[in-house]
Amino acid sequence: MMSVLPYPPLAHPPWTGFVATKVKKKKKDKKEKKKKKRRRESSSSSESPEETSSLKVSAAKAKAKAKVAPGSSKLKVSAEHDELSGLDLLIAEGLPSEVVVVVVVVVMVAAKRPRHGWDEAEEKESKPGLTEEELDEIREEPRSVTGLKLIGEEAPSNLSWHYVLKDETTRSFVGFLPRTLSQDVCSSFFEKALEGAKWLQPSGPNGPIPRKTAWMVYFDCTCTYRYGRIEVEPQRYPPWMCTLMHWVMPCCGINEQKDWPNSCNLNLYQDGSASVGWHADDEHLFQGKNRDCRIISLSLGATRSFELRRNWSEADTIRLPLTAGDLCTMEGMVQKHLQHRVPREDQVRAPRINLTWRWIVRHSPGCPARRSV
Ligand SMILES: O=C(O)CCC(=O)C(=O)O
Ligand SMILES: [Fe+2]
Repeated sequence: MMSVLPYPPLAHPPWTGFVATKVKKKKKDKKEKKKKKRRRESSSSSESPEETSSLKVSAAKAKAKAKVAPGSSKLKVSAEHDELSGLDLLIAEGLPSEVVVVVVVVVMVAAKRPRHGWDEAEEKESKPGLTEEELDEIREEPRSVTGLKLIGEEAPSNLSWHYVLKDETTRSFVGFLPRTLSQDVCSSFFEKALEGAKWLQPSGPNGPIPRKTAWMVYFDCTCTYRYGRIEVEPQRYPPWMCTLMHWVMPCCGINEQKDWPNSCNLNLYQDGSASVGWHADDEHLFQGKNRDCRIISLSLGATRSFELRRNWSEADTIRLPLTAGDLCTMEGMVQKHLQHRVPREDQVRAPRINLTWRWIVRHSPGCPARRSV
């Protein structure tokens, strides 16, 4: 039985022991950067029909040569990029790779106003190493034009949302609210999700994906979730999902049920050997490459690292340890300009469940919910 706690779930606790790490890779020369940018464009998880052909062209150019031996801990990809698509490629790319040099470790201990260091750094030199011309290529319209309001701005003011990425130039924002739910509530919902979702482990060309997954949708939506060569059938939001959203959505300033996200992707990472490779949630359904898009993620169970990198540089990779009860958002044009992943962490023995809520804005042809959008 779920324990009943007073609402709101938990007055936002002081920041205790949150560790944020900024990771830096060795600087690559400009040519290499451009090559990588092209490669990432080709490794987007979007597989909408109109994007597929251009992806294939740039993928063919990329000619990745990694080799994959499915099942081994050091998977190697044995196909060229143009033989791989979407998440298959990402899985291959997300494997432990070159040496990573940790440059900055920021430890936050019970501060009145959480200070982080990233957003300040972003403001100083938001696009390190880019020329004015390159900046113009990635520049997005200001928030004042698109009307984008951040979740942290719309949430109740007693909740200290913090933005680990606040990039006005590309209109890309990553928000973080730690320990939103108490441990009791987290455990209860972990069990509900574990038992209440139909977990699948679909296979791509390189074998089963390295985690289990479930795709849930609101009410009469029948959209499948397709990424790479994988397609996941929808399950209707079960009652526990609605209960969970009643707890979580008000923490995001989303108070009316009609405004709730209409879909949720769930991932079950049995232990640290499970992962998701570099990718963007840029599928046609969410239109995240064309317009402002919100994704809200809740972590339950074991702490795992969530990493984000810009499409054109690994210099400012962000690593955020996500603990049970933490909320993390990707807002604005994040799916266009950044990729994210949950890397393997072999020392982790316990399972984690992550829920990422999204808004389907382009329902598939034939989906009854299409009429109501
Ligand atoms: O597990 C996570 O934190 C991220 C999951 C994710 O990226 C996804 O479902 O698309
Ligand atoms: Fe994702």
